[in-house]
This record gives sequence, C-alpha cells and structure tokens, in this order.
Amino acid sequence: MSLHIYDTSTRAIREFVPVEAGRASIYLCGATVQAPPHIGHIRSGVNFDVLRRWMARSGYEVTFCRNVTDIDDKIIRVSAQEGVPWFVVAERNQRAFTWAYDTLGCLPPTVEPRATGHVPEMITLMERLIERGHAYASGGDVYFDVRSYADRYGSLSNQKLENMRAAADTDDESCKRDPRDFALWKGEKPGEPTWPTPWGPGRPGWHLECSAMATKYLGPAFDIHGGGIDLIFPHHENEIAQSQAAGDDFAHYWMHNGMLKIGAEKMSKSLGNSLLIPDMVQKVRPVELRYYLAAPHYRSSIDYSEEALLEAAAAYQRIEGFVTRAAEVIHDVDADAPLPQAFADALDDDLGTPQALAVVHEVVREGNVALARGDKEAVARLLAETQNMLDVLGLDPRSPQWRTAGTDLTPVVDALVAVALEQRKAARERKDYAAADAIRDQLSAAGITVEDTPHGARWELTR
Ligand SMILES: Nc1ncnc2c1ncn2[C@@H]1O[C@H](COP(=O)(O)OP(=O)(O)OP(=O)(O)O)[C@@H](O)[C@H]1O
Ligand SMILES: [Zn+2]
Repeated sequence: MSLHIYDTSTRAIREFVPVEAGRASIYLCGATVQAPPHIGHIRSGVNFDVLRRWMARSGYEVTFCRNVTDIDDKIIRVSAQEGVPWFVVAERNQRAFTWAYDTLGCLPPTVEPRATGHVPEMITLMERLIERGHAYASGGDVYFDVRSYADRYGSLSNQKLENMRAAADTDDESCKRDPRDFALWKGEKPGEPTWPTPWGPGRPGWHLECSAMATKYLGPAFDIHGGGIDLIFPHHENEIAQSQAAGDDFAHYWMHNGMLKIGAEKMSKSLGNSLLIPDMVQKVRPVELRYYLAAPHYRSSIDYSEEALLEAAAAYQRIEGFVTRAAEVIHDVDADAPLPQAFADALDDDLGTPQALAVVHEVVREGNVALARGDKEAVARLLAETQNMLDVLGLDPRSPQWRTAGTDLTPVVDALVAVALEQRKAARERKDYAAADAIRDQLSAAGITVEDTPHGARWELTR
C-alpha cells in the first residue's frame, strides 16, 4: 500500500501523488499569536508532525511550512488592553507556541514565516487579482469579489454562494460590492499598525497572508494544505479562491484535524476554556501528553477528560516499560530494522494512528513474553521494531527529546541506588525490617521504584 489521505476538497480518500516525485510539500496554518497555546493547538501540531515524520520515513524529502499570524484583530485588542505594542504580544506568544511545540516533540518546521514579513508578496497577489477582475480597492480596503468567482467559491466547504452569509470583516458594508466579499487588505484605523500599499496604508487580512506565504515557500502548486476543521470556512475556502483566481494551482490535498473539545465546546483562546501546556505537563510528562494527542485518529474530535489523559499516560508507560527493560539487555538497536507491515499499512491508510498504536502494543506484549523467557534474539528484534515504530510517532522514550535535558544521569543514579540497596540488604540480614523499609520508602519518595527480580533488584524512575 502507498500513502492514501482523506482530502476535504473531494470528500474522499485519495492516493497521495506528489507534485514532484520524491518530494512532499506541506503548509500548515499555524498560530495566531494573541495568547499562549492550549492543547487543541498543539494537537494540530502533533497530528501534522506525525504526518511529516511518516512521509519522511516513507522516503519523501519533506518541506514543512507552518506560519505565524503575527497581526490581526485579536492581537491588536490584547495590545490595547495591556497597553503594550502589538509586536510585544505577538513575540511573547510566538515564543510560548515554539516552546510548546518543542516540548511536545514537534520537529521544527523547515520554514516558519510570519505574516508581517510578507507584505510585498501580498501586494503582488492583490495586484494579480485586481488585474484579473477578481478584487477591487474600496475605501482604503481591498476586497475579493466573490461573484466574479461564483462557480467555484464554496467548493471546499461544499456550499453554494447563494446560501452564504455576509463576511463580517468590515465596519462599513457600503465599501463592498457584495456583502459576501471578504477583505484581502484592511485600510488604516486609528491606533493600528500599518504597512504602505498602492491603495493606501493598512494591514493584511488573515486569508491573504496564508496564500502569499504558502506559494512563496512551496510554489504555485504544492501537495498538502492542513489545519483544523474550524478553518475550512471561511479561511481555507478564501485561500483557495484568492490563489486559484490569481492563476495558481495551489494545494492538491486538503487535510483537516478534528477539534479538541471540552464539555462539547471547541477549546478556544477566545472562549477562555484553554488548558495551557505548562499546566498540562505538570499533570503528565510531555511525552505522555503527546501520546494522548496522537493516539486518536486525527480526524476525530477529542473530548478532553483527565481520566482519559491518565489512561493514555498509563498506556504509554506500558510501552516505555518494555523498552527500558529490553534496552537493559540489548545495547545495539537496529535502527534500519523494517517496520511491521500492519503498522505501515495503518499509517498509509489516512494516518491511522489508533491502528498503528494497536500494533505497537501487540509487539510490546510479544516483547514482554520474550523477555520473560530470556529469548534475547526475539527481544532484540521486537525492541528494534518497537523503537522504530515509536520514532515515526515521535514517541521513542530513548530519543534525546524525551531524556532529561543535559547529561544522562542513569549511571550515577545506578551507583547511588546500588549503595542504598546494599544497605537495605544488610538491614534485612540483621532483621532490621524497619530500616530496610525506610530505605525503600526514601527511594520511592525520590521517584525510584525498586523491584526484586530473580537476577537481583532493579530500579525504575516512576515520575
Ligand atoms: N480546539 C482545537 N482543536 C484542534 N485544533 C485546533 C483547536 N483550536 C485551534 N486549532 C488549530 O490550531 C491551529 C492554530 O489555531 P489559531 O491560532 O488560528 O487558533 P484560533 O482558532 O484563532 O484560536 P482559538 O480558537 O483558540 O481562539 C489551526 O490549525 C487551528 O485549526
Ligand atoms: Zn492559514
């Protein structure tokens, strides 16, 4: 099987055929940086990180572009509320997003353009649209003329122009030829930042930014455009309209992740129901949070519950437990060992992470059996399979990402625990069980769990 993905624009699963053989280009709508990220934003980041890793593992040279919207109404509102410049708000929250993506193991994008750095590209795109009769300047703004594109406008979101409501993006409706026309560019308003254009100073509309940045870095025709399903209309519909009306092929596949919800509502910065990443990584470790976000199929919605989060953490610990024990026996893991076919098939089938993780758990079960019977050869094979699968999902517990930053202290802790265990053994031999238990309790308070096995005591960090 080769990669097949669900394409929102055709509402069908299609085989992935790249624009250019051997290469894959992905544009993901990234953050609007008016607030720090919640777990819904990072779910989107994690889903597309898994896609990217899988495509790379499948042999594609991947260019991954994830933008930052660093100017918009909400950023301006926060800057007014706080009495600080808009770029201070944008910079602070962009850093929070970068930290969160890094903490959750999302590989850095190949390119991460910011909207305000691409005004010349946006001006060129507007000029092309005006020239072709698809856009017009009015009252300092520039609008897309939806009726000039009536046949195709609505194709992504599967709606007809006559059923659409007005685009709520201006204070002065009289500027528009049609209420459904949307703003490409917003004319100057008091107290707002501006950039010069041939039609006067102003600031970009959100939709225009993404069209300009996607084609600048990925070309007029590229492979995959992604984002959350909340962006299908109007954002992605308008991106298609702008780019295709200007003559660009634009994205060949549209992929949308489902929403992370809380109490049936979308988790949203604007609704104030955000669960922020720094708080969440106090509840579980970052890798466990990533497992929680990556495990459901990317198109399904997740109804947040702490119970499910803790279950996900426990499921991950089962995998991790095998990897840790097996790595104590096997020191050289074959990074080129083939992936189980069922795992590859699951990911090729529209990125089926639930089925892919079921394969991981199955291999872990076999691995535990092999460990118990001391079958080193089988342990080596199953450990390599497990780690290679986890690597594709960004969940390998032995990757540098998930090890404590800085030096690996395992040998040091090993030596210290050995001293403590010697003392515990001596206490037991002199039948001082209170002292022996106190040593175990102290280790446990430090997060070290000791287990007595036929081959002696072994320890594990449980927190
Ligand atoms: N609750 C969510 N679940 C999954 N993905 C989400 C969620 N909220 C936003 N996203 C996705 O995260 C990316 C960045 O979103 P963006 O910063 O534009 O959020 P937003 O919708 O403006 O903010 P919010 O809705 O939180 O106020 C987009 O691809 C968006 O679709
Ligand atoms: Zn976008």
